[in-house]
Parts: sequence; C-alpha cells; structure tokens
Amino acid sequence: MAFVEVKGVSHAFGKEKVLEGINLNIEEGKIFGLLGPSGAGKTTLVNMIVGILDPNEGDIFIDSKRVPSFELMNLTGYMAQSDALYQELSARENLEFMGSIYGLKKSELQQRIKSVLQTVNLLDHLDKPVEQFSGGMKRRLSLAASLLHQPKLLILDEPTVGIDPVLRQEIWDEFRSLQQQGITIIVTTHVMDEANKCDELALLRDGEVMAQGSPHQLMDAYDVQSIEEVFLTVGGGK
Ligand SMILES: Nc1ncnc2c1ncn2[C@@H]1O[C@H](COP(=O)(O)OP(=O)(O)OP(=O)(O)O)[C@@H](O)[C@H]1O
Repeated sequence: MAFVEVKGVSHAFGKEKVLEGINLNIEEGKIFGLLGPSGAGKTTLVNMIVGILDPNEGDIFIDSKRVPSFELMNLTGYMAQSDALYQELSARENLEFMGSIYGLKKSELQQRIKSVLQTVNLLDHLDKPVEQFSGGMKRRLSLAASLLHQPKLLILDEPTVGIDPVLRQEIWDEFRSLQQQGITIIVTTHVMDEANKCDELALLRDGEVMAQGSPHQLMDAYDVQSIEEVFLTVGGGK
C-alpha cells in the first residue's frame, strides 16, 4: 500500500474550483514532486495532505491513517512557502520554540537542534539572530525546523524559491541524504530542473493531475526530451 494516498480529492474556495478529483499514490522513501504553474493548486493540495485544510470531497491517508489526525502531527514535517521564523530570535531560540510545540524534552531538544542545524549546514550560526540571515539561510533554517521531531514524511512547499542555483543544489543534496535515511518527501515546484530530480512526478494544471510517473517514464510516454515539453504536450501548450 502507498505511504500517502490521495483519493478523489476536490476542493473549491467559494465558487472557484481549485482541485478536481485528485488521486495520488506516493510510495514510502520516494521524492515525489508536484509540478505546476502558479495557481495550479499545489499549495492547496499540500495543505490538505498536512491536514491544515479539509477537502470538500475525498480522503487522504498517510501510513494508513486518515488525515487529519493528531498522531500524524508527529509523523509529518511541513515547510511552508514563507518562512515562519521570529526575526529577532536566534536560530537556536527559534528551534527551541518550535521543539517545545512538539513536546520535545529539554536535553533531547538541544541534541536535536545541533543535529538538524548540522544537516542544513548552519551549526556555525546557532546564536545569530535570524534577521542577520540571508534568504537561503532562512530557508535552510525552516527546513531544519521541519526536521526537528524526526518526521517520516516531509512536505516542502517550494523550498528553493528565491535561492541561487548553488544553494539550491546543496538543498537538494540534503533532500537526497534525508531520503537515504528513509524519509518520504513531497515537494512542490515550478522549476523544471527540480522536477527532473524527483523519483516520481505529478503534473498539476488548473486543479487536475495531467500526468504522473517518473521523469523518464513521462518523457518516454510523450516521446520528448524534457519535462517542460511533457508539460506543454499534456497541457496543450496553454
Ligand atoms: N484561501 C483561499 N481563498 C480563496 N482562494 C484561494 C485561497 N487559497 C488559494 N486560492 C486560489 O486557489 C488557486 C490555487 O492556489 P494555490 O496556492 O493552491 O496554487 P499554487 O499552485 O500553490 O500556486 P503558487 O505556485 O503560486 O503557490 C488560486 O486560484 C488561488 O487564488
């Protein structure tokens, strides 16, 4: 059975239908990409997987448990599109605050803070106020925060927006090493080059999944050389 199952999910904001009959099966240990242009419904869908938003129709299961569930809070790490950080607090203080929300014990928390900051290469900036961080450092700190409670599923909404190509590569290297630790990752993006790095992709447009498969499967199926061309082919070049 898939680790994450999205079954017949539809959603509307008022009269505006944003998602229509979404079905996804995401296997454990994969990096799963949700690729789509701005407004396609990616954030709406991940908010539902995280359990922040209830779908109008359909169900979502993570590890066979129906979303939303208190139990899943500990299983899931979420990094939203904009960084939810306290600017005047240091990296350590931000993580202490977030760790306390997850009920981590003091000694365990200090050890986890060091471990996650090491993962994102920010250990040297432990006590620096976040307002002195660059945009990339803030994104990496947000990633560290989402890892604090050792989630098995990591959901990342456009994690590399506004980040230069070198840092983006570093962040993707981190995703790979997290994957090697057995973590399943769902990542939204509209960057084609990032889509290529995913094990599996769902192409979202106007609230519908247009195609799904590994980057290679998709390129073979549409007999094209890039994910961008797949997108243009299935989307009718709209
Ligand atoms: N809270 C809301 N109330 C009303 N409409 C909303 C709300 N949130 C999103 N929408 C609408 O739903 C549609 C999908 O938005 P969503 O943020 O899911 O897209 P997205 O693919 O994540 O886009 P982006 O890449 O720009 O973040 C858009 O038309 C947006 O205006």
